[in-house]
Amino acid sequence: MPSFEVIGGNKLKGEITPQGAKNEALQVISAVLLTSEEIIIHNIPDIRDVNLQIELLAELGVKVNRINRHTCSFKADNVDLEYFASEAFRYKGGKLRGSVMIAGPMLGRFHKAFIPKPGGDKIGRRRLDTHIVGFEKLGTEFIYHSESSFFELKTEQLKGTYMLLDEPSVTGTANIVMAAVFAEGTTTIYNAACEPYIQQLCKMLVRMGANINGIGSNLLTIEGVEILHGTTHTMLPDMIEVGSFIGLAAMTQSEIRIKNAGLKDLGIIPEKFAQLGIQMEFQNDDILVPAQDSYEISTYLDGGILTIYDNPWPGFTPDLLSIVLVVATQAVGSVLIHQKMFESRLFFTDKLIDMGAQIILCDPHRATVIGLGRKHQLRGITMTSPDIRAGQALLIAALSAQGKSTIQNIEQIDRGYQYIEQRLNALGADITRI
Ligand SMILES: CC(=O)N[C@H]1[C@@H](OP(=O)(O)OP(=O)(O)OC[C@H]2O[C@@H](n3ccc(=O)[nH]c3=O)[C@H](O)[C@@H]2O)O[C@H](CO)[C@@H](O)[C@@H]1O
Ligand SMILES: C=C(OP(=O)(O)O)C(=O)O
Repeated sequence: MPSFEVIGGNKLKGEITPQGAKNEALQVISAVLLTSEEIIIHNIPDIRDVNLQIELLAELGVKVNRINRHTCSFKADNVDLEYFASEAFRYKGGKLRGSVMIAGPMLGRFHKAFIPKPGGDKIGRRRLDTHIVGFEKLGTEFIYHSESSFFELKTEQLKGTYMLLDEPSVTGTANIVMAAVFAEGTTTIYNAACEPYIQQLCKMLVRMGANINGIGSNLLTIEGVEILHGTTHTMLPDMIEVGSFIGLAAMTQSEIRIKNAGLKDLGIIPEKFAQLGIQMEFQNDDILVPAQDSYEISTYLDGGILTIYDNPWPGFTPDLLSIVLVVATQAVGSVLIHQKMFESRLFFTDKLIDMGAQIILCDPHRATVIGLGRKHQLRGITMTSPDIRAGQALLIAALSAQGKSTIQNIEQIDRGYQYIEQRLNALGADITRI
């Protein structure tokens, strides 16, 4: 398994452009199954999870034409339903989270679907109840094959209904929306997730001929249609990469310009990094993070210690908490990081502690970081990347550390960050893939 060898301590400088959004890609690429006409998608990130999702579609019989590394055309005019039920699909689909979102469009268009036990980050329990209950409400029956962890779903005809989701699941909302576009009558989804990923999916579906109201809110109303058509779609910049680069710049005292950052879709993300004391200039659609010797974490108005926690959109995304945590280790001041959604995402802090960071892991959901204020540098060590975002956070820690670090299991990082060592080395980093 490949590793990164990182020589830390370099100041970086230059421009970096975020890739297309991973979690949007997994949704909109699944949506190509909703029509037999051609769909062209631009700004596709060249990363493991997305490439795997595209491979899955190709194996399902979708004609995939890679126009270039970041643009693909898809034509789902001859879908192989046999493959969908196969062991091969179960095995490959089980390697990523995104594969669950093949079910919604398949149920909508072909009235049957299979969901393998999905892969993705091992960051705690990740249930599929919201997806399955939503499908049931639309008139789907399901069998759970416990020996193979395979869900089998089928319906005579999906029927629109009102549903209140038990939680605003991101992939759950995407899945239910993609099924409901073909349901008879009106589907109302309350407590829907409303991340930019979902907004982008819904806008694409509308361009394909779907009838969806309430886009951007937690109340979506969908009038079923009989057919959808081809379209062209361009993915947003990956907001998680944007946040990671803001953190990287601060942690390595570097001046970095994040080009075409998609400012209007970043929500509260810049504000959270500003609370850590990181300066940012917003120039057109770029974020310029100037080189800063130090940054100071703000307190609440009454002087209380700041807490940064995750929440469904427009709250702060859980996918950036690991980055925020690592950046806080060199800030002046203290912060409580509260990861509410996932229970195993903070365990990587033991590696930061080994590097010299001052962190108290209070319980699986909360860690208090006492910033070192650059009184001493972190030191390079050998570590393993447990998940995609912890992996990137450890990479940032290693780039700021004194000496050499080795990060093992970088396949996790490759799941979500495109050509990361080349792009960071172009800014002056010293990262070797070994
Ligand atoms: C492929 C993809 O798009 N993955 C993202 C998607 O995963 P995914 O769609 O799998 O995540 P969900 O939105 O379903 O939920 C994530 C976790 O948070 C919990 N939960 C969710 C909502 C809530 O109000 N309270 C709560 O506790 C759920 O029980 C679950 O354990 O959304 C997650 C939450 O933003 C992100 O971390 C993942 O990167
Ligand atoms: C948790 C993540 O991904 P996935 O849901 O694909 O595991 C993530 O992107 O941070």
